[in-house]
Amino acid sequence: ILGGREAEPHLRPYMASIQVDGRHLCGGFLLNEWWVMSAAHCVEEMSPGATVQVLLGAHSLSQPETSKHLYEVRNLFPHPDSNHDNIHHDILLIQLAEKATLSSAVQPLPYQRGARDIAGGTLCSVAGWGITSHAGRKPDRLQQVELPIMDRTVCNQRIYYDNDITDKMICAESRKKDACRGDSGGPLVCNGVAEGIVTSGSRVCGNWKKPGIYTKIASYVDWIDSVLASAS
Ligand SMILES: O=C(O)c1[nH]c2ccc(F)cc2c1NC(=O)[C@H]1C[C@@H]1c1ccccc1
Repeated sequence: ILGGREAEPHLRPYMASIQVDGRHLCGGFLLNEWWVMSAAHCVEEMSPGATVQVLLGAHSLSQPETSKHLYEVRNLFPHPDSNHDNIHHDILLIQLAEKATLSSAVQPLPYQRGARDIAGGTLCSVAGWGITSHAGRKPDRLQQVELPIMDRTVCNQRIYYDNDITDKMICAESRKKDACRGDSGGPLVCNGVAEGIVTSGSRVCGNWKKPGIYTKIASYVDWIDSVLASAS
């Protein structure tokens, strides 16, 4: 997170740290006791022997906290049309190997199911353990920042993304305040509801000419429902 500040500990009890071999890789968020949502790119380049785990209930990545619990993963469901050449369909469902124990520090976050676009200018927030400086400083404790939504028509102008933003994506302003590497997979939260997922392509951060791009969750409701219904 660039231009943000330390979050209030455990006030975002849906936040997950997706970890590989014990190291933070990407953000994510809890949908219910069995499922976490993140970004597909985060796990596509994993070596076969790598171990993916999901840390819930955390504020600090390193310090012991009674609310923290590291969960094993039963299965990963990247969207079938996601691929590492582009950021289309950059959405991942993670099935935990055991039911998450809910608490004041571990709670699911509702996600938007209605297709209507969120209005430009709406103030939303994003949180994560991603880098907090262009030098690549990695925070130990959860950071957050408020970002206004940018209307897709504006975002598709030539000075920004020149028609690369599809109706399955959301843009947010990126002037100084922005999500960045390591925040990918985390939720864009507007009025208490997850509207988007920080996409995980290697994108410049904090440059107003390159707004943040988020996967529009409402565009994937049918796929989400089918995966959650199918898996054991
Ligand atoms: O955050 C991303 O956009 C992104 N996209 C990816 C694709 C493949 C992939 F193997 C990883 C990523 C990845 N995350 C990262 O590089 C994380 C590892 C770096 C990091 C940043 C801050 C704090 C701790 C660790």
